[in-house]
Amino acid sequence: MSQAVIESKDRIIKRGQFVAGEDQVLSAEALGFLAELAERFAAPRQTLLQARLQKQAEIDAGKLPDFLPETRNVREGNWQILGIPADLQDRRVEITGPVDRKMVINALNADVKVFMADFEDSLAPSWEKVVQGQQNLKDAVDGTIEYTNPANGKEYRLNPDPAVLIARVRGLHLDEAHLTYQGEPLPGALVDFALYFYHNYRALLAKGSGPYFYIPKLQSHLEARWWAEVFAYTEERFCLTPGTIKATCLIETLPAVFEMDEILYELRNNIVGLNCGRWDYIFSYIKTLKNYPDRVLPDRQVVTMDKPFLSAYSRLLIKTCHKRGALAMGGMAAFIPAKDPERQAQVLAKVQQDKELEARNGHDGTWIAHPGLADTAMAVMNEYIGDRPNQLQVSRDVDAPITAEDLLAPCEGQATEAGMRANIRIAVQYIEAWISGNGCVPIYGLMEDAATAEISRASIWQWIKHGTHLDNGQLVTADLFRTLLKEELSVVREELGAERFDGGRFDEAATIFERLTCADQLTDFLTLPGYQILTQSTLAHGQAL
Ligand SMILES: CC(=O)SCCNC(=O)CCNC(=O)[C@H](O)C(C)(C)COP(=O)(O)OP(=O)(O)OC[C@H]1O[C@@H](n2cnc3c(N)ncnc32)[C@H](O)[C@@H]1OP(=O)(O)O
Ligand SMILES: O=CC(=O)O
Ligand SMILES: [Mg+2]
Repeated sequence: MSQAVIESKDRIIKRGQFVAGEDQVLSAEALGFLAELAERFAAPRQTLLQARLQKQAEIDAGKLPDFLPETRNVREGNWQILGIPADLQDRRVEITGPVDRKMVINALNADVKVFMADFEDSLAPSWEKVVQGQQNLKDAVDGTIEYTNPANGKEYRLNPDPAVLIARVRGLHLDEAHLTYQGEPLPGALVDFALYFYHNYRALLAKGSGPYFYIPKLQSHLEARWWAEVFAYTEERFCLTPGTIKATCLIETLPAVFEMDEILYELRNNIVGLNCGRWDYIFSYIKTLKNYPDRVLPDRQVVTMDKPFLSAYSRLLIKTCHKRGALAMGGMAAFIPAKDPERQAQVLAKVQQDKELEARNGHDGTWIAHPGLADTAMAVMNEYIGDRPNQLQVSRDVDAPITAEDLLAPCEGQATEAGMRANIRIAVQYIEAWISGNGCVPIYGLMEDAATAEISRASIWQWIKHGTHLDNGQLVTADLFRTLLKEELSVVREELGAERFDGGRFDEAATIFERLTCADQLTDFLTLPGYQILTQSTLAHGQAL
């Protein structure tokens, strides 16, 4: 079959399979705008990715992350962000979810303030999902989105007062292989941003909302500056008042926690808040400090938000945001509703406890992964926020200063055999789901996405590297991992049933997992090798248009 190639006048090349909806989503005008962005911002993005490697090399060589001396004046200066639009003032509960059509409708109808529509941690970005996701969000913004479940005939449409929509774009590290500019794949982040902005900004502004974005996995204020330039260019290009585009940045990497003031400052016209993306943050703690034997994390299950290094992160984020007039969003408790009433009571108690800690700290809002948790989260946030829209008044000025030592503090706890086996079962099932096109799955009563699964696989890599001993005295080695992987694959087969297991891609997932875990170097993101596999067939099987 011949490769499908659409060439815009501005040299964006579409590669690979044609998927339904593509002709609308990739309109000539949208591609033209994307080409303008690529021309200006694709090369600087590569420079930023190189800077990440440079910084990591310094940390690997013994220089622990710290606040930057060269930006002390920004941290100590007296300035505020430009402002927060009316419909983003109250974000006490936000639901998140991938951009599947049914999920989009359910999320917008949930009893929450905001829906974060996710092209990132919870989406395996196959070309089909990326295109359909854009189409789904456009239909949602237009108010025309509908869906009938072919399995049971259930019909879905929007309620009269849906949640406010924020789109989370892909991280800077991810390419979109189906679109190239001057021979290079486009940054996935620019594709998601440009298409969502282009197709929706008019309708969003017309209804009193706006083009709102979540920006994930930033690692430095220079990356925030890059986004500020993307936004400024876009606003000028479409004759919009500066500051029309609004962003919330996830602070979910260890390097970024040392640059929160600077990130707010760079984006001050466009930013409305920061968010504690705790799962990627834990993963980043492992990854960034991978050469430090005294910072090895214990079982994932015990790395909770009350641990000193995570508490410091949450409190510093709140203090920094509120000083600048920005919202300090909390994160995700990974528990999801259970059918068994006893287990369900435990889930709700865990979620309530987690949200209470966030609300008490002063967070202005929190995340839920499932509509069934909305009432619990809302009740907690209502208790603390009350009739105000948020907790911007909480300054945390009485806290002792939070230091680099606090943020980097080692985490107490044991690495256990049960924890290692659970990590193996979770990681292999998640990788299997991801390469099959599903970026978010329920596993053992928890929501698992790219951030949570990264912790599972990176922990084992770290335990092997540093010769961790498990609670049973066993030394973690590559051989032990291989033995347990084999055993746990049998357990998963037993749990899922032979039909599902044998019809799935578990052998392939196990091979990838083994390669990642036994490699000398820690692979930056599992989604990078995953993406090669995810896109193999769509890139190879094009059809002429
Ligand atoms: C670390 C981070 O980045 S967190 C942010 C990224 N992660 C996420 O966004 C996770 C989002 N959550 C999910 O994807 C899902 O909740 C899952 C995959 C974990 C579980 O989904 P399911 O197995 O479908 O759950 P379940 O069967 O209980 O769903 C019941 C109903 O709730 C809906 N639902 C569940 N979660 C969501 C959600 N997040 N948004 C909208 N609807 C949802 C389902 O679509 C289903 O609808 P239906 O009854 O009309 O068919
Ligand atoms: O994106 C959120 C996270 O916890 O990671
Ligand atoms: Mg994340």
